[in-house]
Amino acid sequence: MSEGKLTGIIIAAHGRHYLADVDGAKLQCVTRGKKTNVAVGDIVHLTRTSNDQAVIDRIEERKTLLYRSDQYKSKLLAANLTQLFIVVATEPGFADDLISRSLVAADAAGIEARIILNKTDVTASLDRARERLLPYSSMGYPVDEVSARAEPEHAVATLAPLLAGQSSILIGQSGMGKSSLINLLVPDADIAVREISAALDTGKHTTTFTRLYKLDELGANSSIIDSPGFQEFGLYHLSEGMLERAFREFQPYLGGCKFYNCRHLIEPQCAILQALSEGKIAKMRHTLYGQLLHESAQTLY
Ligand SMILES: Nc1nc2c(ncn2[C@@H]2O[C@H](COP(=O)(O)OP(=O)(O)OP(=O)(O)O)[C@@H](O)[C@H]2O)c(=O)[nH]1
Ligand SMILES: [Zn+2]
Repeated sequence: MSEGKLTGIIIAAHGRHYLADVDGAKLQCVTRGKKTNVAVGDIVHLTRTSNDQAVIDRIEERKTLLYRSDQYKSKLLAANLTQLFIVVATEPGFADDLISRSLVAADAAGIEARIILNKTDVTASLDRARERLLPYSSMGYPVDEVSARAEPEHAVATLAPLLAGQSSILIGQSGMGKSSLINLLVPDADIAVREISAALDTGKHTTTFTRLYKLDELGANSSIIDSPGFQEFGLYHLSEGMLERAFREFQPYLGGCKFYNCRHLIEPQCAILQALSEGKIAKMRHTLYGQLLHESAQTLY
């Protein structure tokens, strides 16, 4: 390898500014030209331009790529993930829409997904939350219960083995306890965020950027990505074919429709609609599928 050529992993992104970890050293990076196609989790080949700066020459081929998108553009969330955790809580109430969209995004990207139910100490709403998660566990998404506040050691003992050797992302609505969990799993997270924020020059109070923490104590290649809480998880970029496959409970019925190009909305002799009427597919999931098909047709890019 020639002088000044390095390989690192992108640990934070803010606008067109990136931070790469190269063997523990943090380098500010920019892309060549106007490219903004770099994601947190990308393995990058760099040329060092000063003590703490570098230019990204090349992005290594990604194993997976998680996106979200609206009508106008798609936004890279993270690269090379192996799994996605959706954090929900007994309270405040969580949105099925966001859970399902995250699960669909994970399935479409080839990433394992699981749900963490936090705040089990709030016993008054525990049964209701468990009940609301049943449709997901019956689809095969594992649900793990923790209480970051009341049983932090149990939370770490539950999550650490799941994170070992994996590249994970935590996502969730605001208030579910995602930051509390990150702080348990990454004791120096606050310090790291301040360092990253300073290095990226994001402004004093900005912590709303996606960042990656290495979890070296859990073994090689263990890392966790914290993404800012968001309410919207647009999936305009998923094509019709990708959508029907990303609803994993549709799979046993695909191919059983009368029309090979069935969209499973109003068509006669549709195997999906049949399963829906028999209660084998949840109504809210089919409704979301219809909504996502509609979004997919609105894409302007
Ligand atoms: N009762 C209870 N409260 C918790 C638990 N975990 C977190 N909380 C509280 O829930 C609130 C939200 O927690 P955060 O960790 O800030 O949640 P977040 O999901 O990161 O939310 P944002 O920072 O808004 O994105 C805080 O007041 C926490 O103290 C828990 O296990 N039980
Ligand atoms: Zn059909």
